[in-house]
Amino acid sequence: MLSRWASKISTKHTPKPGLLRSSAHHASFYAPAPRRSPESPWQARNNSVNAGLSPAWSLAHLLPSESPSSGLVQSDAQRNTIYALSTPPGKAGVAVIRVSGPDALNVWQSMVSKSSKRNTTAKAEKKTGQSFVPKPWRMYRCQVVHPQSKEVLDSGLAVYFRGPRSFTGEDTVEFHVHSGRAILNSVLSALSTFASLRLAEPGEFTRRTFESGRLDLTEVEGLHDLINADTSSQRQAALQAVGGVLKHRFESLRGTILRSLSLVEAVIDFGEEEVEDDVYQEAKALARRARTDVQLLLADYRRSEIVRSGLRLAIFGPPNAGKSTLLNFLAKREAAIVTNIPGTTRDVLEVTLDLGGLPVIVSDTAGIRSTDDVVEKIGIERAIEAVEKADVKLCVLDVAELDKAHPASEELITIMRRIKPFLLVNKIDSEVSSPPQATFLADQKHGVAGAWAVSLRTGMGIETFMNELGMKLHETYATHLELQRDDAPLVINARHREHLTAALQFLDAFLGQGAKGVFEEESTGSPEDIVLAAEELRYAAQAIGAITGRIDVEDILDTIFREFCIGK
Ligand SMILES: Nc1nc2c(ncn2[C@@H]2O[C@H](COP(=O)(O)OP(=O)(O)OP(=O)(O)O)[C@@H](O)[C@H]2O)c(=O)[nH]1
Ligand SMILES: [Mg+2]
Repeated sequence: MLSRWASKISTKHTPKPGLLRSSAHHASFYAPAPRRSPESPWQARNNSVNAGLSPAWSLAHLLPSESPSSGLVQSDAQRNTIYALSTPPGKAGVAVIRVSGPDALNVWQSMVSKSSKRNTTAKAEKKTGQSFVPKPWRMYRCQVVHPQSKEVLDSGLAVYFRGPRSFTGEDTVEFHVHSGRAILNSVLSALSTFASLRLAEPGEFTRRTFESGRLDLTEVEGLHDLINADTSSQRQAALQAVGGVLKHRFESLRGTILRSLSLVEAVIDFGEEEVEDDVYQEAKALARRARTDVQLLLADYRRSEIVRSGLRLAIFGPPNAGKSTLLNFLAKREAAIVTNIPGTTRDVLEVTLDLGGLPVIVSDTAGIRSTDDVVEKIGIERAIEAVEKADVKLCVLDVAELDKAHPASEELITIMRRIKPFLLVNKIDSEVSSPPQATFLADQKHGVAGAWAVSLRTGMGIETFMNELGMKLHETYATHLELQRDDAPLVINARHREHLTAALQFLDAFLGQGAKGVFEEESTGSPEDIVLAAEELRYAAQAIGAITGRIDVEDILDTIFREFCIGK
């Protein structure tokens, strides 16, 4: 049944020997068509549509067919040359389509032809439309043509990367064509006609890079983070990972554990009498060093989280001080309602912003004051809650409040004394007897962490406030990464933390009960104790190895690569 059906289609559009129209899901990036039964009415409609279309637009390749030569359709595993659109679909100047695998050069020879020259001399015309063997790593101005009909699909650029010097480590061809729906569809459809090609799975290009050993897992994750970075600190952290800083730190950590393990194994192999006494001490010292390193990395996790997911900044203060005006200024839009009626904001309003390159989740809160209004009371409770859980607390005060004997409610003063927030004195444009010295006020009044005087209305003092606040945040959370330094603070993720925690437990077990007595002068450790201790070290090394992918980590690979988009 299938072969009869396939031969029917091939009368509409005969493929060249060796070329095969691919099955449905490889054919169209935009609208993968489901496999249909040969009897379906869809088939008849499709055939009649095909009759009037040029091969490039033909839908025939969406139907399952058979290889004219072998009579067999290749499985996905056999079609190990992959292709995909690597740029977002849509109208744009340029789109990049990647082909990676053993058949990449064959694709080039079937689909890249010399671009027509402006001059129309007979010689130039003769050259036009010819296929040619490219020099690797060189960009060619060319025409991208359909492999069978030779119809020109677009004119653009193409480059051939000869493996292993390519991203994936395999032969790779990139087509840089104009980004338009019809162009992309036609090029992707043309690629689907190759028997050995299939559409890449999400992240498959990067997976091949990992499998070829060109990137370790921390670098792969860095690449993913780099693509998804929203702020400069995230970009820096991702570059740090892509540049191998994480890899080197984890590899050196694993090296320390393995050195310790090798010393313990020497004791196991040669017996305690045969090895020097200080071998025990050295093994122990190395394990301790590794343990300290792991602890440092784990202690730094909050900073990593801040770089990755953002810092919480809560704006609080008495009513009418300009808190919502500040939020709107930071968000560069009217996110919060602003009126001159005290008590305008009732609930907590959150906006995520990029402040000085850091992702910051800013909350505007209800003004804190004594009130009998039930709704306002709830709002104030929520405000206090938001301030308590924020990393950065910023109190906004109206400058006029500072002249009063009791500038704000008792409750507010108590909070300020306890949490020592940053202080922003607002409305310095309004008429007050003498402009306040913000730092003086800060020190004298509530012992705040830093203070500025601004007018959110006129913009006075705001630049200084923004710059200094940004710097203070970076200092406090050490989020300025020095990418070049080997001992630069690392930005780790939850997966790294999980393995580090496991490693810490194994190291603790090694240094604790398992090896108890073994490394003491008056050693009472039995040979069994030493063997068990060695096991703990081996597990610790494995846990660190899992971070970089140095051990068998098949189960975690899928999770990581699934996060990527198709074409990466
Ligand atoms: N003169 C002057 N007025 C300002 C300044 N900043 C804000 N205002 C005004 O102060 C009033 C209160 O501003 P909001 O931003 O709503 O104050 P808030 O702290 O959010 O007040 P609640 O939501 O009631 O707690 C509005 O009329 C603002 O236009 C400033 O720098 N100078
Ligand atoms: Mg408000």
